[in-house]
Amino acid sequence: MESSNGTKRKRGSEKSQNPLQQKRIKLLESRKLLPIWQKQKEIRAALRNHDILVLSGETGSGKSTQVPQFLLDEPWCRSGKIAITQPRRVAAITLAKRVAEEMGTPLGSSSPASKVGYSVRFDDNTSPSTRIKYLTEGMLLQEMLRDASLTQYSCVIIDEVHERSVNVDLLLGFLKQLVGNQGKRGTPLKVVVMSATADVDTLKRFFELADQSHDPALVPEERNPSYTDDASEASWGGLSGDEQHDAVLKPTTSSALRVTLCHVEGRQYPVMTRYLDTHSDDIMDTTLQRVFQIHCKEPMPGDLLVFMTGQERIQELQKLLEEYAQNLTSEYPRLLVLPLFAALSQAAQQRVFQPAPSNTRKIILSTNIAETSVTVPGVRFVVDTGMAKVKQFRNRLGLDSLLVKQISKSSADQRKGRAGREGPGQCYRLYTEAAQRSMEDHDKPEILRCDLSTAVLTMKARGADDVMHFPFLTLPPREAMEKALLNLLQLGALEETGLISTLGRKIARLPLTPSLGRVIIEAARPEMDCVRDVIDIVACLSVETIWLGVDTEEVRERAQLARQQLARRSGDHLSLLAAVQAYAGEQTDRKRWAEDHMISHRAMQSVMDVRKQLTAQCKQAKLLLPNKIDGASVSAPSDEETQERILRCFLRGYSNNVARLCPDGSYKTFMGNQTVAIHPSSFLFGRKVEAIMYNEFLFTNKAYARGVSAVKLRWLEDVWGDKHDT
Ligand SMILES: Nc1ncnc2c1ncn2[C@@H]1O[C@H](COP(=O)(O)OP(=O)(O)OP(=O)(O)O)[C@@H](O)[C@H]1O
Repeated sequence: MESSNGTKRKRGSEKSQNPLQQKRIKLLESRKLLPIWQKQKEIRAALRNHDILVLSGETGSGKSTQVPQFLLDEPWCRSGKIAITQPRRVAAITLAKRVAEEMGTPLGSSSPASKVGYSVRFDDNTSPSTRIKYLTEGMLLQEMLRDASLTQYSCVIIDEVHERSVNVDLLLGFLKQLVGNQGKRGTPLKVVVMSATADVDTLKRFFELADQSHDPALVPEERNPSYTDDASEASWGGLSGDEQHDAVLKPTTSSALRVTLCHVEGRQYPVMTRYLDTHSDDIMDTTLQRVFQIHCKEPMPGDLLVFMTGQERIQELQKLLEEYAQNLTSEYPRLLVLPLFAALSQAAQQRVFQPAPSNTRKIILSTNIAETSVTVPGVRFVVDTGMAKVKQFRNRLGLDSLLVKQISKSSADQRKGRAGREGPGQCYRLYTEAAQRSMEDHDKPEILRCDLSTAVLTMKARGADDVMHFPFLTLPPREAMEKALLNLLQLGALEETGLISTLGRKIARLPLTPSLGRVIIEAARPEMDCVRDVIDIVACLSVETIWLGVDTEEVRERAQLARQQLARRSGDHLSLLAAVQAYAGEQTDRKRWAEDHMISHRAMQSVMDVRKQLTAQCKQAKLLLPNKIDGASVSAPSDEETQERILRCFLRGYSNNVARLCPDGSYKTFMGNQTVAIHPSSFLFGRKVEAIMYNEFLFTNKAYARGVSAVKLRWLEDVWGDKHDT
């Protein structure tokens, strides 16, 4: 028998009778055909001789599934685990499932003997014997808060590094420091950084440059005395586009030797790319037509993956496709339209990966969550609308907002790479070739365009107090860092000295933004005592929306009637609470209840998942004491005093997101003095109250506040006067 990396393994032949082993042996044949298989020896040798490997290779060449298996039996790896990070949970879960099959081992916690598991927000599926762990970047950062030097791992693999989320940039910085300080770990830590479309040279230079910032979490006694508060501007970390930085940090011989490169040539199957001849003014209509063209023209089997901007557009197209599909004659295969976006429950997301019934073509309508890493079995055709929703920090408001933007060449290549994984594929780009040429090469790193509060809190909680000197791959704007520090100070997560407070540490351990974490901690104060209610609302805020969309006036009226019992005068937060608690209290038919109230059953399932996990985490953090109503549903608080307490808790986390009513009837934000309208989806839409608090700022044709409740200005005085002494 052969081991995970294909070498001979001495085992009894009875094992090959086991269905898991049979599958393993079958999959081994296809693994051997992957382009990366030829590079197995080179990759293993690279890490025997170096600490860091930057690995590039085309989409589908086998990086995410094979590299951890190649390394597992290496002598330096035997006593530790391998962590492999993914930008999104859907990729972490599907890759873990696939690799468990390839290794012939049960998945995660299903068996104590399982070798492969995953860990994503609100779901840890590992066992004590897990050796390969797929996890989201955020989860690895969370683990670092508990174990700064990642002692349980021999190797950390950062996959899809080109996505450059803030979390990846933090991990790269921490890993760079860790590799330089491995003496403290006992055994060395190896790092692999991989992608199909990353800027390999920049990454190599980043790791080669001597790290002058020591890692205070590891070696406090060795802190570099030259780093004082008035350190020169030039020594503030960062790399790309920063010539002055290069002048300060020069590679040393030893650090240059620890990094090596490897490139995997070729992909397993070809993918043909087609463009539009002329620009489309109506992308919805063009997408609809192209999907039907492919469906009617192309033989089966061959599923379709369509990349769109967001949940609303996806649901719109799903409805249209399903309507048109009813008119298809029986000579054509049936259509099964499946949405895929982050706010869907895990179970709904996993449906996409199941094979379609016979004579049925799957049409998957996805946001960019399926853009990297995932293999959707059956997909032969990719339709790319060329657009994505991206988070963008709006300085004036001090808030992140979502904007629809053209994707980069790197994203387009990743999307194309979702075809051609199990056979030759085709990619239909719904834009012209000239438009493709005008795209940016790479997406702008998130660190340059997002609110950095979570990142700064993570750094501080991990011991990197001097955030201005953190080794960033790309230097974030100083202004954004200062804004984040100020926000954390307002939340009470930092002391006046800039050090993390006890409260800040508690917030950092919750898998939430600092604002939401602050809300929960406020709710746990004895005088507030409303953690369960607040968890219910926070769970709702973790999905895009629980309310089904209303596209016409008639449907809007119907929705108002259906949701009448749930609507609360104060606005969205308490209405969400009423919805969750009524749903939880429904004992007979929850699906029916959701339909009756025009609420998404799928979203509610997801909310219930998050609610359960958050409750467990709050108990663990002693923010919630186990009591007798545990697990039972309680009815939404009706007395005004309790409702006020809940809203005050939210205000504690969102005091920057407040707008007051002006004499002309508009709302103006306290921060930035910008006009903002209540979003039509809000229960407060059309109402005039003295002030509003909102969770989200949305910019479409104008500035909207979403997730809105009425608040009193005098409550704000309490928040601002608060001494953060929780
Ligand atoms: N869940 C799955 N089901 C079926 N086949 C799979 C699955 N996951 C991976 N594969 C097969 O393994 C191949 C390699 O996948 P892998 O994710 O390792 O490639 P990759 O180089 O990491 O790609 P990318 O850069 O796109 O993430 C795929 O092309 C596909 O043939």
